[in-house]
Amino acid sequence: DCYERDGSSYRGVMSETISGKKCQLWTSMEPHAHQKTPQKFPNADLRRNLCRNPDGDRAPWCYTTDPSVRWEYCKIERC
Ligand SMILES: O=S(=O)(Nc1cnn(C2CCNCC2)c1)c1cc(Cl)ccc1F
Repeated sequence: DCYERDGSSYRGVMSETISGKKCQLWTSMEPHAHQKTPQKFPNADLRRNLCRNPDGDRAPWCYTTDPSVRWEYCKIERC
């Protein structure tokens, strides 16, 4: 599927970034410690390791499981 506007309302199940990396769980601090937790952003649907846009960026993104890449946009096209 696709995301509308900035993807802040995207609720699809993509969990892979544009470079093919898997997304880190939003509840995990490994390999990237971070501040975008489900507790702090209860309305952003930060479930499992799904691509989301909790911080008003231009598209859905996620922290990646690659220790050398903190975050990346996801492999979803804009509607
Ligand atoms: O390191 S973080 O926990 N997460 C983080 C870092 N960069 N990003 C980008 C994610 C995509 N949108 C632009 C910021 C998120 C983080 C750092 C700071 Cl200084 C502020 C908020 C925050 F959470």
